[in-house]
Amino acid sequence: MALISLRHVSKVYPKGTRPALHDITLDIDRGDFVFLVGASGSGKTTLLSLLLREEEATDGEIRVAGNDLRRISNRQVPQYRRTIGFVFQDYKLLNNKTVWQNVAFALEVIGTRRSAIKSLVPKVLETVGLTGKERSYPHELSGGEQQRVAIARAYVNHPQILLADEPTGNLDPTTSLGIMEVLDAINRTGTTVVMATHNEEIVNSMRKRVVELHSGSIVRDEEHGSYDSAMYFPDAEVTSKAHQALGSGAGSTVMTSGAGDSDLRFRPQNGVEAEVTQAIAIEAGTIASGAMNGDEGIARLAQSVHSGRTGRYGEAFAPLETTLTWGKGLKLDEVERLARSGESSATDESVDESVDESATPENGLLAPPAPPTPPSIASATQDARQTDADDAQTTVSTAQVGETAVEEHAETPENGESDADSETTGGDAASEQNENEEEQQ
Ligand SMILES: Nc1ncnc2c1ncn2[C@@H]1O[C@H](COP(=O)(O)OP(=O)(O)OP(=O)(O)O)[C@@H](O)[C@H]1O
Repeated sequence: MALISLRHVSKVYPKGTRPALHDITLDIDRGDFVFLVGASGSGKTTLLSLLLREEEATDGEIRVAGNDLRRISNRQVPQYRRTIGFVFQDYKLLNNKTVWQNVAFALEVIGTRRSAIKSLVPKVLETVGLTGKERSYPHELSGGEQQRVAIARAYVNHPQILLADEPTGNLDPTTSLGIMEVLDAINRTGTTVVMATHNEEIVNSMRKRVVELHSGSIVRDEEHGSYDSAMYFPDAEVTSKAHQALGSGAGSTVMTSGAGDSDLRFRPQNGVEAEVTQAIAIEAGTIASGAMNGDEGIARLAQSVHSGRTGRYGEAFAPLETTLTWGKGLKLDEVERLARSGESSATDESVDESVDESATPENGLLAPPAPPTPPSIASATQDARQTDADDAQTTVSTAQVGETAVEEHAETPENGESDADSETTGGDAASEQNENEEEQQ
């Protein structure tokens, strides 16, 4: 049985004039990575809210990890949500807590022992590349760093499902790449990831399963799908013309070729530590054994970002020399070296060597897998460079880079702590907050 299963699910909001979701039937298996795409208002967030049991379906059946969401009482909801990590576009960190405290809090509210918290938090911070930032407050972090804290918090109890609603929506392409690297790594540990996004570059590079919504209905479900957001934006015509002017054709990207392919119960609380430790051990083992080369999506995305083809408008965010990611990904010069290798021979052994070298984890992060060496790498890079200048003229940048303000949530100034938003930790945090003193390593 699928880990997530929806059968003829509809959702009509009380004041809604039309169904936000209509007759959705969808199965998502354990370990899947699914992109939910579709225009604004197509129902992506609503679908995620139903899975998180923030909203209830008007009709139909939803089962998540064997739980029939219709039968979960309000009292059980917090416990249910603990099996799910959730990442938002705007991070939703607790502003008066440090990085360490934000992540630790997710464990405190589910009653994790302090010794376990002390052991787990550094590990998960290492996994998302935030070692050294433990004492920083959200306002002292970049947008990408804040989102990594949010991911660390969502992942620290190793949920079997991670839901992400536009997690790269406020981030520039290079930073988004890092976020995708982390999400991909988490998915490799067996966590099912469902991510709503408008970002076609990410979808097209990753070539994961794509479920497309249109006016509340699923109009496409592809195993290795792509996404052409230009189809849905009001300025699609402008974009299309820009693409034509660049000689690439609307919606085609350097790396796009994937189109057309065409009863567990609630997790026991005391299992958290063991499960996370196991997950991290698996991760570490995978890195050590050099087995992280099965998925080429991150490498494609890296290549695409570095070549300047970073979205439907082709925004290039300089400087790229600070790249690539906290995940010890490909460096710019390595990408260029790859491109040169690609020029001389698409099957040149040196390509693989250079990638392997770059993929060596230095800080416990998962390195991106070896990139493909299609003949198009060199020409693609060249094309992209050629078009940068043109892009600069045709660019209509809507991206908000970095330092997006985070929301305050239910703070309780009297004790200096803040209640976790129930959404942020996947649980009714406020009601269960321990009196643990705040700890720093
Ligand atoms: N609380 C609500 N009350 C009434 N209508 C709502 C509510 N939330 C969403 N809707 C409506 O439901 C539809 C789907 O919205 P939803 O937020 O799920 O879309 P989305 O695909 O996530 O959009 P976006 O990409 O802009 O976030 C829209 O028509 C929206 O106006």
